[in-house]
Amino acid sequence: MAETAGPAGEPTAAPAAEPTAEPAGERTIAPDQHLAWILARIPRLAPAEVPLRDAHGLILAADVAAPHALPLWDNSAMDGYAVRAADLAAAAPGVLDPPVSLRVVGEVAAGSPDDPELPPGTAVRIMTGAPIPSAADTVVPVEHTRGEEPGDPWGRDTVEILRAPVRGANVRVRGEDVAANSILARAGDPLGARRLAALAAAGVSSARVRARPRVAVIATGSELRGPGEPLTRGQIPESNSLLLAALLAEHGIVAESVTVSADDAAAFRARLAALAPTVDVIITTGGVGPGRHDIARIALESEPDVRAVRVAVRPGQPQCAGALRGGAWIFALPGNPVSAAVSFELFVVPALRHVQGAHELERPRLAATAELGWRGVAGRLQVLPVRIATEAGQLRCRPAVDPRGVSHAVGGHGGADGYALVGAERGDVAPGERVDVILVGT
Ligand SMILES: Nc1nc2c(c(=O)[nH]1)N[C@H]1C(S)=C(S)[C@@H](COP(=O)(O)OP(=O)(O)OC[C@H]3O[C@@H](n4cnc5c(N)ncnc54)[C@H](O)[C@@H]3O)O[C@H]1N2
Ligand code: MOO
Repeated sequence: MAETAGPAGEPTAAPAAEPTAEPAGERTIAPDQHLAWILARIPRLAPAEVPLRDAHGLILAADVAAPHALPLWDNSAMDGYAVRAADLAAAAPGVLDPPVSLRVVGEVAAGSPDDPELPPGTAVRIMTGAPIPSAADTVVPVEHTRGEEPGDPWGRDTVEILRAPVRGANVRVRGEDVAANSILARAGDPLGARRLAALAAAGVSSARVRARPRVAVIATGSELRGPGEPLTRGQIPESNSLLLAALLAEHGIVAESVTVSADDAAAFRARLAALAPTVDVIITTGGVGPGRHDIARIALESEPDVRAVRVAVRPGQPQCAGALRGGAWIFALPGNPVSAAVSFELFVVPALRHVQGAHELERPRLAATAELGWRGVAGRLQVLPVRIATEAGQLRCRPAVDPRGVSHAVGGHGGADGYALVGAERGDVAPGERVDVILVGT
């Protein structure tokens, strides 16, 4: 039998068991089915043309062709001398003994439009990034030359070439990186720093992108108190609103509003009605269980296009999702903090990417070796917060929380930098086995 582990990998006393009751009449659906249901319904946001400087983190809504080649023209990769290789052809590439003396007939710096003549037996001083004179084909770095004056590496009227480069050396050829009019990025690609720079370098100044979703967060629960507020029996510090606002920020979204409300179904309904026309997505936590005060589920019962489900995932089983009549899409996530975080990762992240038109909806799954074994969850996808380490370039993981009591373990979850995904059919994980992980700690 697999060794089971607590947060630090030590066996622990059993925590309060995870609830397993199935409320009568509610269907349990696979996580993939729940996500597919959402993705089939949640609308994509409208595209708009945006200057590149405002486009970081947005998703392209159309392919982008390079207006011009990269490099834009043949240019020098080194500070040195533009030469004709034929002038140095007496010797094979390598040390020139004796050195070849060339007359210096000009200089081009980066940004210079000059195209100096280069008669046979001459050289032009050239700086990195400057266009290669039309008559030259090779650049000799200044380190491989000698000027007239000791102490000055640069020749004034003549230069001695000490080493012969191969023809074409140190020339960055027009179009060798990107051909003019070729597709540089595709609809659905995210505009990260590298892609933005590529577009800018190729002469693109604006891009057609999908808008960032406007998102509101509501944490519900009469037991919740704000930061620093005194706590009486039964009350706890509220943490889900900070969690969700920060998770959104990790995905480039600044929440439009973040509020905490008591368990009051009428007030919750009124808050949704006020928000729905002003935002694209509302994320709530708490009140989705079968409890008498589970006001999110109760308030959403009157919404025809919102459905309450139990997802075959642990943690994160009870959820509501759908389109509100007032306009916005709602994700009503469970109140347990780890359940909320896992639900955000499994369902909200792909949905937020989808509405922005991304083609990659989920984070990549990487294989890691389980340092310790742990119990699986029969018939459900187990999403276990783990600590990730690398050893000899290989990923290793160990539980960050006690696998027997994950959904409320907000403390151990704080030290997790990944989620291990153990399929519903797999069962227990033995020490040394490979499991899929997604990296979430940024
Ligand atoms: N009889 C049953 N009880 C429960 C079931 C069930 O199937 N039958 N399911 C359990 C599971 S699984 C989950 S998950 C939770 C879902 O609960 P709710 O969404 O109704 O969440 P709450 O009851 O409001 O809160 C649960 C837990 O989390 C704490 N919490 C809530 N919000 C916050 C917040 N913003 N910051 C910090 N902590 C928060 C809250 O105090 C509770 O301890 O239901 C189980 N019960
Ligand atoms: O398992 Mo709940 O579904 O504790 O999050």
